Parts: sequence; structure tokens; C-alpha cells
Amino acid sequence: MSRYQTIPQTDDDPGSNDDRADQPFLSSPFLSGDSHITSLTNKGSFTTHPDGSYTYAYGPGGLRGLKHNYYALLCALFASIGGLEFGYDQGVIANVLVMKDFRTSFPLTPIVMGTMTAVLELGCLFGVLCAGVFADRYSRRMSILFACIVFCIGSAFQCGATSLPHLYVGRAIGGVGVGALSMLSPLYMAEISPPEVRGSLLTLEQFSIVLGVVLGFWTGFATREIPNSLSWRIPLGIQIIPGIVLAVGCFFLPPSPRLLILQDRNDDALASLAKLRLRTLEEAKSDPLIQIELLEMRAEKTLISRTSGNECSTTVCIGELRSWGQLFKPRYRDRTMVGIMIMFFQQWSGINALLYYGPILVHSIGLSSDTNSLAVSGGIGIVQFLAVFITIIYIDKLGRKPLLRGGSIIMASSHITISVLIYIFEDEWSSYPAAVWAAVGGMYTFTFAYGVSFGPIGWVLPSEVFPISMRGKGIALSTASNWFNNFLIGLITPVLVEMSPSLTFIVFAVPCLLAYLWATYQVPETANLSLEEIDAVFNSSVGGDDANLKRQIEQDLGLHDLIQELVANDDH
Ligand SMILES: O[C@H]1[C@H](O)[C@@H](O)[C@H](O)[C@@H](O)[C@H]1O
Repeated sequence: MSRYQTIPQTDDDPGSNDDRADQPFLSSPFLSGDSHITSLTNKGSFTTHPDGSYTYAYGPGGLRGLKHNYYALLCALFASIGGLEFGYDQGVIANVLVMKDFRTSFPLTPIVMGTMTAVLELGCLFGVLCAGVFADRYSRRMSILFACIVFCIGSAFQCGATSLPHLYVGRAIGGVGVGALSMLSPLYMAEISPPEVRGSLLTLEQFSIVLGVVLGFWTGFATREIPNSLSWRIPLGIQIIPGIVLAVGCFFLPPSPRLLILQDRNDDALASLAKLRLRTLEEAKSDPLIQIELLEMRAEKTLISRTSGNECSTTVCIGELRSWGQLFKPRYRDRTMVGIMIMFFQQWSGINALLYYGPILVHSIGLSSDTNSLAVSGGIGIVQFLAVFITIIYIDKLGRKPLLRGGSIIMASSHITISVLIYIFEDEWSSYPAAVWAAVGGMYTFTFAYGVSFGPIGWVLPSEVFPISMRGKGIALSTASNWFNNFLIGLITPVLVEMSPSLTFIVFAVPCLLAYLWATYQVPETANLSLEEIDAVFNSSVGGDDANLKRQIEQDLGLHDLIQELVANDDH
């Protein structure tokens, strides 16, 4: 990959690399041995690489970086409440469906249960696709607000349900809100994040989802002995509170600077970026990193509007279908496939088979008491929750690819181990308690490996790989792949378990092995690159014309001059 070839090689002192340990803002482990770092006092660092490309960082990576970027962290954490709602629903429903009062109030035949899951997921699919249109046309924040309102209406229906149709309607409407939020939160988070901690901030989506799963599961667990309908109305009603908090908070979140640039509101974009990067407006105007970030956004916007006609129009409906179709044109196809496939592999790893059918699967490995099996499947949520912290800390240091590759191998091995144990001990678990616990250990090991890899990175990659004009729709399509595959897993798992529990685990081991190959050969490393630089990673395969045009636009906007100036100042 060769970017910014016009920038002269500045590394006349490769030994400067030795100073790295003392550089407070050095972030990238991908810097090759002789990179040239320009430290900008306490405001960040700018690095040119031997191939002529550059990276910049407003602070260090990892936990220190989060502290340094605390305002962006708070905004991302807040936006991730959307994910909390999504996880909470999953956690709570597992318990509600087995509650005595719920079962006597509603005739829960297998068809009814299947329909309740299906309407939610179909609602989610619909919500995701609508959000893909709204987020570009209006704004990320207003779309989140609207999704929260829809979600709260759906939850109110479910909480107050007195008949099955109420529940169906509530779950369908709630699904639209959950689906929309599941793509809007990561979209917003990606667009406000500084490059050096973007992976960690996007991982907060998974953090909130799994926190929601844990809270939902254990709230239901705690209320399930209440002898009347409060046992399920309380846990279903509680989810309205975070929905309201997020809706109100939307008025206080800073707007996405990238969307503002797309709408030609350059001054507003500067103001928002200044706020997010903790600068005053005056400081921001003369801060080289802020200027580089803004110029990159403007260059990308100009490039896209010059190469794809009126695609950047945010007002007219014309071309709506055409722009969805663009996702499959050679220019964007690679990225679209990355988004769709990461969600495919995330779901086909089998995580939701464990979450939805945990109690049944745990029975199949010989744990018979109900409390035991609920505790084990509840424990799976906790393991996911703990695992995500490791990703938050290391995703920007290690990169996405190593986590995906390591995770897929461990997930596949765990599935195979469990499958073999079930095959051997299926009929005589009671005589071999060690085998039971080995199988439970396998489930936890799988969950942990998933929880540091495909779980969080499934929410990170799709938000990074698309250029601004395609980001809304690209994330929407990737998230739709999540819900669609999730829906398929819900459909086939009970059938598979009925046929053969041992085979069920093999069915999930195969995609995990394929995921290893995919992560190795098809996924580009996106860690520590700005969103616009990631565009260049993919564009490098599109051809020279675009690259030349891009260089020209950057030159016209003054980006190259700014960079040369930075490098020259440092040399003196
Ligand atoms: O990342 C999430 C998470 O791992 C959830 O627990 C799972 O239920 C979702 O389907 C997945 O997208």
C-alpha cells in the first residue's frame, strides 16, 4: 500500500526511532522500524512512514488513550446505550419465556415462541434498513432519537401486554427500534472517534450489548419467583428507562463532524471536532492534527462526489436504490463483503445457539437441574462481558486481524472438543462428572474466544471500512447480515439439537475454521488508520486513476502543503 507518494522521505535519522519509548503520544505498533515521528507537544503525534504514508494520533492507544480522549469516550459510551437495549432484550427474554405466570397468561406453544423471536428479528431487519436511509438523509443523532421513541413504544406494548397480539405487536415495533439502534450507535461512534482509540471506542458497542445480556438475564432471574405478572412486566418495563435516557441525551451529543462535512457545513464540523478533541475553537483553527483530519474528510467527500455523480446528495430521494446497488459495484464490493462476512461468521460461530438455547444445550452435556443450567447459560453472558475488556484494551495495540485469527482457531477447537465429548459420553454423563465439566469448560473457552474476537470486532470492522458516502448504508447492510443470520440460527438450532447435539457443535466448528482463513486472507488491518486512510487501503485495489485524482484533490485543498510544513518544521 503506498499513499501520499508525493511526500518526501523524511527519515534521515532512522535512529530517531530509539526515542520512541520516550514519546508520550506514540501509538502504533505497526510503525516500521524507521518511521519518522513528529511530536506535537502534548497535543498528539504525527508519523511519516518509509513508504511515504502517514498516521497521526491525538494521544496514546489503549487505556491511557481512552483517558486522554475522555470526551469522545463519554459520547461513545452514551451512544452505546443502543447496544445495551439490544442485549437486554436477549437476556431478559430467555428468562421470561420460562416464567410460570407468563406461561399461564399466554399459551406458549413452540409456534408461538418461534413467532415471538421471529417478529422481533424481522422488525430488526426492517429497522436496520430504514436507519440506513434516515441516518444519511437527516442526522445520526436525530435517527437515534427516533429509534429510541419507536423502541419505547414497543417496550410499553410488551410490558402492558394482556394478549398474544399485544406481545407480537410490541416485539415487532420494539424490534424496529432495536435494529435501528444496533446500526446507528456504532455508526455515530466511528465518526466521532480519534484514530488511535477508535477500535476501543467501537468495542464499547459489544461491551454494552453483553452488559445488557447480563443485566437482562439476571433481572429476569431475580424476578421470576414473583407470583404474579410483575415477574415479567418488571423486567420488560425496565428497558424503557435507558431508552428515554438515550433519547434525551441525543440533544446533548455533539454532531458527527463527518456528516457535517458531507452536508457542506465545514464551520460546524470544525466546531464539533474541536469539542470532541478537547480544543477551544481558536486552538482548533491552528491545530495541525485537527486541520489534517478535516482536510482528509473534505478530500474524501470531494473525491466521492467527483467520481460518483450526485451520490453525496443528502436531500433528494433520487438514486436511493442506486446507492444501495453501489455497495456491490467493484469500487465498494470488497468492503461490503468484509461487512457482510464478519457478521456472517459472528453469527455462525454459534454464540446465539448458546445464548438462546443455553439451557437445552447444557442439558445435552449432562447438567440436569434447572437452576444449574440457567446458571451456566447466565454464566456465558458473564464470560462474554469479561472478555470484552481485553479487547477494549488491546484492539488498537494488537490490531483486528490477530484477534480474529486467534479467536477463530480457539472457537473451532472448543466446538470440536465439546462435540467429541458429547459423542463419547452422551448416554453416561452421570458416571463421568469430569467429562461434564470439561464440556462446560469448552463452552466457556469458546465464549471467551468469541468475546475477544468476533463478538466485538463484528461491530468494529463494518463501521470502519466504508467511506462517508456509503457508511450509513454499508453498516446497515452489515447489521442486516447480523440479524438475518441470527434469525437463521434461531430457526435451525432447535432442529439440529433434536437431531444430534454432537453434530450441532460440528456445524458451528466449520464456519469458525473458515473464519480463520477469511481473517487471514481477506481482512485488511485497519488499526490506527483514520477513517479516510482506510479508504485508501481499499482504494489501492481500485486503480491508478482514482489515486491520482485523490492526490490532486488533496493537493488542491492544501493537505499536502500542511503535511510538508509539519515535516519541515520538525526537521529544523
Ligand atoms: O455481538 C453480539 C453479542 O455477542 C451478543 O451476545 C449476540 O447475541 C449478538 O448476536 C451479537 O451480535
